[in-house]
Amino acid sequence: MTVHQAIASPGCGCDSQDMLQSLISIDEALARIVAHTAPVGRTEAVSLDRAFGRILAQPVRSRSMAPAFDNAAMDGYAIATSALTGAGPWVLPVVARVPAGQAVTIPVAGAVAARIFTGASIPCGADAVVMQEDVLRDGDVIHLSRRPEPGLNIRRAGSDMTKGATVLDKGRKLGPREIAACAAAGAGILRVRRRLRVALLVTGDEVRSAGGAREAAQIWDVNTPMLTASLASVGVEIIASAHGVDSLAGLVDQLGDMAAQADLVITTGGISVGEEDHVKPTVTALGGEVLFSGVAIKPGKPVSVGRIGKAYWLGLPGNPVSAFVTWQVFGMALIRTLTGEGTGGPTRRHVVTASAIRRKPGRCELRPATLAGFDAHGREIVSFEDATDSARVGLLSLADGLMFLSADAESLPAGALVEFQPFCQS
Ligand SMILES: Nc1nc2c(c(=O)[nH]1)N[C@H]1C(S)=C(S)[C@@H](COP(=O)(O)OP(=O)(O)OC[C@H]3O[C@@H](n4cnc5c(N)ncnc54)[C@H](O)[C@@H]3O)O[C@H]1N2
Ligand code: MOO
Repeated sequence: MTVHQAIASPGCGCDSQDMLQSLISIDEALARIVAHTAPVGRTEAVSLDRAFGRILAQPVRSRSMAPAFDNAAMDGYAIATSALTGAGPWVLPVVARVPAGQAVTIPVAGAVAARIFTGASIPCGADAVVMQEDVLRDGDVIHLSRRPEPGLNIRRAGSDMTKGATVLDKGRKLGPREIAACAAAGAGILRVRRRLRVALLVTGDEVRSAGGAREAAQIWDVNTPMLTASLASVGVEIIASAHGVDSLAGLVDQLGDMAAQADLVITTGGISVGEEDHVKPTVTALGGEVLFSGVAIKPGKPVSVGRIGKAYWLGLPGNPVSAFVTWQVFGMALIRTLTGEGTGGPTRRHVVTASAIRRKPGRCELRPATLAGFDAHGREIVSFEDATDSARVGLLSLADGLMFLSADAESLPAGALVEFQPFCQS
């Protein structure tokens, strides 16, 4: 019989029933983001070579068929199969030479062949291309011993895209594959959403630039570099980045200025309940609206979302792991909605746990986890630390994503099915 020991409470009180009752669930928080945010309306035209990472504001339609003309899929000989009478072998004079990019004028009429190269336009009259490896070339003739099927090695006009067909829907993010589709469709100029303008305010009097001079009780700033990289990877424009002071008056000025210019202001730190935590009072002082503040998760419980004037506000906790985790779940949901890329957070999938888990129930845990191969049923396995520590940044770089452990899960066996959200790096 397995005997489970009681899980000791850390005794900080932040998981008390009273505290938990004032928190909302992840699903409720994501639903509020979806219900209260809309894509930033402005759009602009960009050339295809500058479109990487942008979000389409209009569908892309093919300007012509792709391929635009029937063409050869192999280097070989274009022939007319109907001209191959009898049982063969056949001897066909080579009457033309058709490289790619050259318009063909000489038809393949009757029992003749045209030398042809991959991508070249199929001459009139030809209905198959025989690979050069399958014929014997002898001076100006070829010897063909097997009858090819009509259509062999011919890429038909329009077989990839028909003229006017929707190649990409609006809202698609343009990565290399989408850009390839645009190029094939002849879309040289694209209408995309204006880049989201984001301002970053990292608070904390103890925080100093990473690697720079610091005194006792001061720490290096992890959140600015971490979030700058995160924002760069989602293709937004960082219009301002500053170190916030730990005072209400100072923050009112800083946050007010940022909110006047940005679509989204992200703060870190100063969001908890201590009297040094001035961010929420600042939002209130600026006449802002709080959509939610406090989610029943670990780490990242104090995460908050609201509005200050026209700008959205994402308040991330100061602890770097909490900030990263809540950025991945709620920040990405905001970015997706504001850019029009989608609604709600990034997709999750199911994976199985590499080892058993014992934990304190109460808050849904978002534990960094590492993909560690597949089990006998082909399911992905994740490995993880024994607990989530919101200050242990060193472990983050080893993880591939977040494992979602439900609020009431106290013990899970090895091989338990859990939700997993891969980290968004791009
Ligand atoms: N009495 C309570 N105290 C705390 C509670 C609570 O419910 N009751 N919640 C805890 C939880 S959970 C979290 S998370 C933190 C969040 O606090 P804040 O968002 O106000 O963050 P700070 O207090 O400003 O900082 C927390 C921690 O992170 C360090 N930090 C801050 N900024 C940076 C940075 N840019 N780079 C690296 N490290 C940073 C900071 O020094 C603190 O150690 O509140 C708990 N407290
Ligand atoms: O929610 Mo806090 O992020 O537990 O440290």
